[in-house]
Amino acid sequence: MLRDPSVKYRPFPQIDLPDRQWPSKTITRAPRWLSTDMRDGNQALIDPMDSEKKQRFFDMLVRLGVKEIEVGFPSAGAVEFDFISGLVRSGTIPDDVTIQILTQSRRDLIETSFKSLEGAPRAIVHLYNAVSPAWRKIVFGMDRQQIKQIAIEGAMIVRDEAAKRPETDWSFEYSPETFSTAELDFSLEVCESVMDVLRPTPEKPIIFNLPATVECATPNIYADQIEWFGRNIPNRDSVVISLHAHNDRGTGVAATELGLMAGADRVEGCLLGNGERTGNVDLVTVALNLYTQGVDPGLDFSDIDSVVKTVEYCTGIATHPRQPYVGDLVFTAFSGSHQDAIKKGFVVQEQRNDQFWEVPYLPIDPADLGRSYEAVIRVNSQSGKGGVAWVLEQDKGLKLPKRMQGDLSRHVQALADENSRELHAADIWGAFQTAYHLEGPQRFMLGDYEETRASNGDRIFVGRITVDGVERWVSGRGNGLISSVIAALKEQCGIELDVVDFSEHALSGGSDAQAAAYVECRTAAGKTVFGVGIDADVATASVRAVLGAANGV
Ligand SMILES: CC(=O)SCCNC(=O)CCNC(=O)[C@H](O)C(C)(C)COP(=O)(O)OP(=O)(O)OC[C@H]1O[C@@H](n2cnc3c(N)ncnc32)[C@H](O)[C@@H]1OP(=O)(O)O
Ligand SMILES: CC(C)C(=O)C(=O)O
Repeated sequence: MLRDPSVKYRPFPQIDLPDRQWPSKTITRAPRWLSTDMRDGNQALIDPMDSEKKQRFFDMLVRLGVKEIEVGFPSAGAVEFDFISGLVRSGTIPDDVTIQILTQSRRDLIETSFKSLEGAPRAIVHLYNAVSPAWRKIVFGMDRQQIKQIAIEGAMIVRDEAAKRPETDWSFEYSPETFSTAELDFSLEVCESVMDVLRPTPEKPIIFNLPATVECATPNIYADQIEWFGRNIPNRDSVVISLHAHNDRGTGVAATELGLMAGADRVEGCLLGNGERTGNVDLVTVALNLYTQGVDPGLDFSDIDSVVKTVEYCTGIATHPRQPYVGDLVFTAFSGSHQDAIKKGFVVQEQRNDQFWEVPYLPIDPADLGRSYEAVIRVNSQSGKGGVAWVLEQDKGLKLPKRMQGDLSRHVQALADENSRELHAADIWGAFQTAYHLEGPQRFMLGDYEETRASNGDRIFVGRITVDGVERWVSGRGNGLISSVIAALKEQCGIELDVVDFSEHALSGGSDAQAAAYVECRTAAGKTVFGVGIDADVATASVRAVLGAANGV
């Protein structure tokens, strides 16, 4: 008999909100951000951060512009307590930054938490207890009334502990933990009871954090839950609605964005999505998603690589190369058609020179994150001529004509197939030199030459060249330098070439400026050959290019 494990699971029920408004809303401003890296992120690490790492993380968050930072769970142990109280006593918390701590709704833990904050100019005390059916039944063995009582008693202790310390400007946050899997009317009822105790005002609102502690439904359900709560909570102007999505279904970012559309004011999360199980929502992604919609997130990610380095150091977790915005490969195209479009995009972007970013396949300018363009196009066996030409142009300044790009690409493709690996700039330069006879002994090699003019205006080329290892003088006449070299090759070396295309450009500025010349020729037998010449003198570069083509016959 076939066993179907899916029968163990039940679909998440719909939310009764037929007139939901969030689907037609857009996010037009940044939310308040709360980093819980040092709490929710930290509690999920194999090796939680020591105080050196916590301090380093805190300093980075301040530099990034995060204004609310959950610094830990003071009652968890000495490392946590000492770090938090040390931070407070150090007096180094910037005036525009507020620290937050988390505590379970238990007297001893709340009291310890307040002690850790002794002397803080301002702080947010975050209280939580789980409210959903599975937790009520399995973890607490309590009914709704008893669970609500945990929250009420915790709120009373918080209120009284705060009152004992009037020197601190206190704010309060309450999380009906497991909100996303709880009955909405019950979460609301518990929050209302907490409100009755803590009596928020528009000037001193309470933060209701509505966590998707475990993400169990599609993100539209979370948005419905948030909109429903926002519509039903009394004194909405005395309430800050905060989102706290986890990523169990891989939709933490989507849930957060829809939650903002549904009216939330604040987002809690971790940089790069660290956190319990699949992580908390990734604050970098949510913030930079806003950025790409023309909304300033108010966070500074202009040196994203240093953020990644610090997060990796503090968490001991490596970043996936495909992690949105920050992974090593997220701005890199290997495949030919993507490379072609990106290369064209950069050219058009430079020509247009307006403020708007429009480069195919790159939703954000890597430079905005402190990333260089170097890694944007990389070459392997999936690449095309545009990508190869881009790398050569970035690396050596060579701007190959179109048909020559196609020719070089075939050489590079063969090399990539042969090696079964990515080809670096040096590999491509090597393939280029081999394909166009630029290194080592060649059949035709230029020594020096002179160009003179006949009385009828014709050009006369007289050159000392090595042919098959033997030095000799050759000469030819034509209406230009190139045609006179072609004539010399035909009449004195038996090589017949027709020039199909010729181009040249300067390679670099300054006194050591060089020029590159490219020639495409057809032989008497109908074969196409390409030649390249690179020289400090543009005319000499073109002579070298023609001899290069002769070497390809
Ligand atoms: C969703 C979240 O991320 S919530 C944050 C979770 N973070 C952490 O747990 C990290 C820090 N935690 C700790 O250091 C410890 O767990 C402590 C200090 C909080 C508590 O430690 P202990 O007293 O040893 O209890 P333990 O960790 O086993 O927790 C289970 C107890 O807490 C109770 N509990 C759990 N949540 C809550 C709550 N919000 N309010 C009150 N009691 C709670 C449970 O019912 C259970 O009680 P029981 O032993 O009577 O059955
Ligand atoms: C304590 C709460 C906010 C939490 O971390 C969660 O529900 O994930």
